[in-house]
Amino acid sequence: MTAPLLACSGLTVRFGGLTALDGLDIAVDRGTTIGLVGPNGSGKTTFFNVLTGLYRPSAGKAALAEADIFAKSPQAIGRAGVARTFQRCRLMLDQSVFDNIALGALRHQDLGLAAIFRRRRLRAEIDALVERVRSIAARFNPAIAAALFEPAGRFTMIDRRRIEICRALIANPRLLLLDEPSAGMTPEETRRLMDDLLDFRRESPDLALILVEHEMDVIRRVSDRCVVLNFGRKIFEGSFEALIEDRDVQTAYLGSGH
Ligand SMILES: Nc1ncnc2c1ncn2[C@@H]1O[C@H](COP(=O)(O)OP(=O)(O)OP(=O)(O)O)[C@@H](O)[C@H]1O
Repeated sequence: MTAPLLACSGLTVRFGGLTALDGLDIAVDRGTTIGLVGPNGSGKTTFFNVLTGLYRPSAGKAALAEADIFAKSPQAIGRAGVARTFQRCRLMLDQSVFDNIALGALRHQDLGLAAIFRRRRLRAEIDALVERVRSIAARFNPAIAAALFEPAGRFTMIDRRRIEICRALIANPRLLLLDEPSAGMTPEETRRLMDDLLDFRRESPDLALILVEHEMDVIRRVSDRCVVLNFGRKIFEGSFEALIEDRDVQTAYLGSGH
């Protein structure tokens, strides 16, 4: 049996007296999508922050392809294949689409000082990067690919989300963490973005995805398996159909009086 791509055990993050993540065990196989849900403040973003090296764990382990994640810097975790998007738009709106997306590739690019002495090679590397950015943007929306050097702020909310996802994907991650991609979008925009994501998944069958989302329709459409957190603890893991029937999940969302 092959090891899961991501294996976390006993993952705990404390902020002073608050335990934001409490002994989380989770395994994610290549090519699967986990829908991660839970009430506000249940630890979902903290999980992403610890996996990407922004927070240090108080206890527990996490391995990506059997290599200890917490031995690495955030940059090295990125190079090892973990990429993410953020709940709030993190684009530089006055910078071009290209600049925004290319940022995601820079840690893989050798553009140090020595590179200026190899100008032909540098030119070729930049041309190749422009082509990669163009081709990934075209997979989400040809209109973005056609306007690579326009400021990102000129685009609608859905296209800004697409640009953010392209920035995460340009580094060819093995594990993509999406933090509430539907935030700030209409239901129709959300549906179209999920169509794009599902198309992308079909063409990249090995990519694993963890999607944090409050929209249950989105979770139902894209998840192979669902995990529910409450007060930092995993209270459910299973199919979407089982999730909506689960009493503990209903109590967590609606309170014990229901
Ligand atoms: N840097 C921090 N310092 C102190 N407390 C924090 C920090 N980050 C998160 N927390 C706390 O940890 C708990 C979990 O927060 P987290 O943002 O992970 O929840 P969440 O499930 O992502 O919530 P939401 O759905 O509202 O985004 C919350 O009580 C939050 O206030």
